[in-house]
Amino acid sequence: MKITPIEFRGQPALRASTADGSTLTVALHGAQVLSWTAADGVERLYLSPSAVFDGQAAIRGGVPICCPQFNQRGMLPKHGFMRNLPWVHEASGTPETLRLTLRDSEATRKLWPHAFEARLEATLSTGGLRTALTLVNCGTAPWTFAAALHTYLRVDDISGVRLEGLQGSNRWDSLRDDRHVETSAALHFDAEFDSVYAAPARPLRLVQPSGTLEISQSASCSETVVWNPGAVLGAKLADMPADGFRHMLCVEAARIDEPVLLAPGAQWLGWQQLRVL
Ligand SMILES: O=P(O)(O)OC[C@H]1O[C@@H](O)[C@H](O)[C@@H](O)[C@@H]1O
Repeated sequence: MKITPIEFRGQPALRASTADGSTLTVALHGAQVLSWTAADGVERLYLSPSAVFDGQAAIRGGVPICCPQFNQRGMLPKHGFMRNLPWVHEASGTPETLRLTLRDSEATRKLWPHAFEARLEATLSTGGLRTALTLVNCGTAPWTFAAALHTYLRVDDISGVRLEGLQGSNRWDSLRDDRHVETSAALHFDAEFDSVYAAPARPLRLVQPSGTLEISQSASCSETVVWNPGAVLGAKLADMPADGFRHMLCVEAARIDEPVLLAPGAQWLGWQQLRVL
């Protein structure tokens, strides 16, 4: 993997490419993967053209890291603080892997009084991207956290998308605050959709006329979140064009319902793997 520091919309980022022609762009801000293309050159992540790149706000698109809190389930800023801070590029020791780290600082301890190291490793393989988040407890007392790899997948048109593989999973529909078992073999999206599923053991498939993407995640990520804002909420999101919802679907590898309890010196790993079929 060849890694080059670049400026992306005025912010520091890294551009990586491999011999087979795959490419990856990652912002230091939030260690956020912004772009991924396999050898076919097709962009498979959605990045909002009106995303804010000011080195502070969360970037709308790519793979935001939500940690140590998911959504508004706690006292921290929405989705935690890791997506709002600059991470540091470090050598990964593995040829096809890009690694960024974030350690506790005065700023993080003000919000969350724990000593930690977070590592994001993005690994390219033929037709594949794996994003892996590791959390290490560097302190002397245990603490708990939640996490999500909040991937924005690029879709041609949301009305033509099927997400397969969630039938039979327990679902919490957050819009209706309703819990039930998913009965549909394939999800379709024609309005706002925001649900947390118990992650199935087998990979999901995002099926579109232009092709299929397989999405899998580590068993340590016990939930899969599926989100599309739809036209109404989409129009209210200042950092996304009015028709942006048509071109994205978030499928997130998450650990939400039972936070991880991490002992001093212990570490946790959660990952999501995308594979072009
Ligand atoms: O706008 P944000 O903070 O990036 O959050 C986006 C969405 O993230 C999803 O994971 C949540 O399920 C949604 O409820 C939320 O709206």
